[in-house]
Amino acid sequence: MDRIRVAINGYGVIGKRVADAVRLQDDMALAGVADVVNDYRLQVAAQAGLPMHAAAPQAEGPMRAAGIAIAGGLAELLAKSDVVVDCTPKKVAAVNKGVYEAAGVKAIFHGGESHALTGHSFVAQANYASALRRSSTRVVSCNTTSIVRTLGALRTAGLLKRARGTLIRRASDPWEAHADGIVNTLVPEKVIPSHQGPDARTVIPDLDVVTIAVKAAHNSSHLHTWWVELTRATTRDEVLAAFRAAPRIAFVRSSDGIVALNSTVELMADLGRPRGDMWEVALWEDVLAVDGDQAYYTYQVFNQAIVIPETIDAIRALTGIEPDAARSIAKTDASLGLTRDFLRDHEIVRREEQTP
Ligand SMILES: NC(=O)c1ccc[n+]([C@@H]2O[C@H](COP(=O)([O-])OP(=O)(O)OC[C@H]3O[C@@H](n4cnc5c(N)ncnc54)[C@H](O)[C@@H]3O)[C@@H](O)[C@H]2O)c1
Repeated sequence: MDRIRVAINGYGVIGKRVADAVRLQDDMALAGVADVVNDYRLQVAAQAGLPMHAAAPQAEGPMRAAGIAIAGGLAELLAKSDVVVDCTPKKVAAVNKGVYEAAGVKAIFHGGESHALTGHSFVAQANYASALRRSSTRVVSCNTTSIVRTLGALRTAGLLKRARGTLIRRASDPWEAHADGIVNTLVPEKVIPSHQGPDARTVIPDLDVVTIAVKAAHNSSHLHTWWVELTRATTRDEVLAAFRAAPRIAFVRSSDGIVALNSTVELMADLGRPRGDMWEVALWEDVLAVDGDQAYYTYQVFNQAIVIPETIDAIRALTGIEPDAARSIAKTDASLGLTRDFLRDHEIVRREEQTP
């Protein structure tokens, strides 16, 4: 089988992680990465031997001057690629769409772009099949991905009626905290609902969901608190089972000392995760409460990593190399090392083995 040749345009928070993940797949090859700057991030990538490209002609000279060996421009990169993952900042990607189309290369965009850009928004467990062999899709943002994963799990179990959530968002990513952080305050979003709830409906159209978002003065990740009306009265165990049955949701417990956002950041480092990444939604098992037909729960979204497995699956869907969503998800998760319980995954596996 020929490997899918993948280009990454924009080597920032998301681009560098997609590049790492592509290199772990046995059905993909990294054709190269492109960017327009020459700072330490690009210099490290060049030192690691990644094929580097100047995404704009004027970027090539300064990149070379910074010691970055250049394999060509964006056109050369696209010419040797089957699919490009655009990881450039908001609004830049939309301009690139015509360039990718002209080169005849399939394209994946990210959550900074609007649904209208591609007409298709992607979360693997919800709508992989509808992305098969399309020319482009948009992997939705970190928060929207978490909403689709969790509410999608309750919906699949026939339990979801309506959901209301509050999102406490990180102010900036760590690498640019010097330039784009807030200190000692909270900034409520000016519009209710915040865009994440409506955005989740670009993937699951009939979700009854409202979100309110607040930007807080930290940079590690996002915290969501949810109040969900269920279709009927049920038990805590049934709600937990619905989450456990869905991929890419992992349980954490305050009884294990995981009591705050910084706890999982430390845990990921202790587990030896690359870049300390958490690709799963971390849902507090012992905080979840169910009262009749009402469920209440809290989870953490590690924004820098959650969309990476989705992006790998989107590459398989667009190229059609794997027509089955579950098989692609399983392959991606095994290659990255996702779990459904950071401390007790072995217990879950044993329980599943015993279930007839
Ligand atoms: N940061 C997150 O937590 C996060 C999470 C989910 C989705 N996203 C989305 O992913 C996309 C990328 O975000 P990011 O956080 O990785 O951004 P980033 O700022 O970390 O990285 C963007 C990179 O693109 C480069 N770039 C700028 N203009 C370019 C051009 N014309 N051509 C090629 N490269 C160019 C920049 O130099 C930078 O290295 C956005 O759509 C964003 O909304 C971000």
